Amino acid sequence: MMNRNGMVTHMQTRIRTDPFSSNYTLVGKELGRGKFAVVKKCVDKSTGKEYAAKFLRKRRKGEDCRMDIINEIAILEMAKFSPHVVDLREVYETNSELILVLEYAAGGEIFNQCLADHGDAFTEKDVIRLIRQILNGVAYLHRNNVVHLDLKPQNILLTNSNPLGDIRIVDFGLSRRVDAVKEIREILGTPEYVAPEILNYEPISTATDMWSIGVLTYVMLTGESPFLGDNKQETFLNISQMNIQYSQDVFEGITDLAIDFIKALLIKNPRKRAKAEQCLQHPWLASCPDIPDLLKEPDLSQSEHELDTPQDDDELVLMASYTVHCPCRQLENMDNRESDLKVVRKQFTALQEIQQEIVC
Ligand SMILES: Nc1ncnc2c1ncn2[C@@H]1O[C@H](COP(=O)(O)OP(=O)(O)OP(=O)(O)O)[C@@H](O)[C@H]1O
Repeated sequence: MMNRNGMVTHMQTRIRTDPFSSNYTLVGKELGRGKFAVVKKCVDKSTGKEYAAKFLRKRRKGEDCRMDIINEIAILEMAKFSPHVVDLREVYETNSELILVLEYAAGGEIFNQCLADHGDAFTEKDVIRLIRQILNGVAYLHRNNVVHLDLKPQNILLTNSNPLGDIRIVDFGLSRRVDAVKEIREILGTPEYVAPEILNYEPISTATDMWSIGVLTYVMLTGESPFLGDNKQETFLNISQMNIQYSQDVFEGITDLAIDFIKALLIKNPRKRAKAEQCLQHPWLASCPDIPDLLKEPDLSQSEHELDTPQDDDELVLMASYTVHCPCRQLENMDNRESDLKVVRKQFTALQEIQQEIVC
């Protein structure tokens, strides 16, 4: 079941109302935190196994946002056959919160490695392996008519950091089903990773995620954020004007094939952008054949689990009208979006300073 703006309103997981603390002990410090959620490490009292518990507030700015969380749970359920999407174990509910018990990704965010010094940064070979996994996970979502809409290094986790583990995609809070043409009345994404169509009030489709993968690849290879400006407006201007550098300086020691891969994604027209399945065939990803790719998505083409197939991919659009009606995801002031600002690109390390989202 789906509502008008592509949110899934039906889930299968049984919601437990017995106390979370009867079955789990919280351990260590927080793993992460967003505007309305905090993620903590916990241990199953009966097995000793570690998990990540995501505590999500149901009331946000005075509004009941339980359905937003049900959408997140339902999408995690749909994606449960993808080894690259974090596994949802169970769900608890209290008066004020829903608690998602998730597989624990011990390697943390790939964001940390993107910021790492030279020796600890990803090698191109690492990036090829990780991008293949991200693409496999995203291709799985797209085959099942789901768009993530918030792909960024903070939402791509690793099962292990040293040795480098495998990818787990997290945070489906903005994700939507795109089986039918629906209107989406909210703005989605994080400034640096947001696709031009979002800024232009144009339809959102699976191509919107592919743009973010282009930005992600750029960041993982260079440690620099391609569109990042001094402030949100500059960042948006850089995106809408396609102010991006592929200079020798930035891409020192990185192959031309990698640049070619990014260029196939950072294309303003979403219809011309490479799709996930096409990216998986790109010669750059085939250029390291010795990399094991054991975690392949199961082929669900004959499976009862596969969701409805789109009739025409181009028809799978959500209208980004940005008429904000839900305080759970409110649009911040986007005036001056097109103002004539000086284009400034900053080192990726400055990213931490502007961690604000477009939506809250
Ligand atoms: N399964 C997990 N294992 C380990 N760490 C996790 C896990 N899930 C989330 N985290 C950590 O918690 C952070 C916040 O999680 P998540 O993005 O799901 O929350 P959020 O409130 O929806 O965030 P945002 O407001 O940025 O959208 C992640 O960036 C990550 O660092």
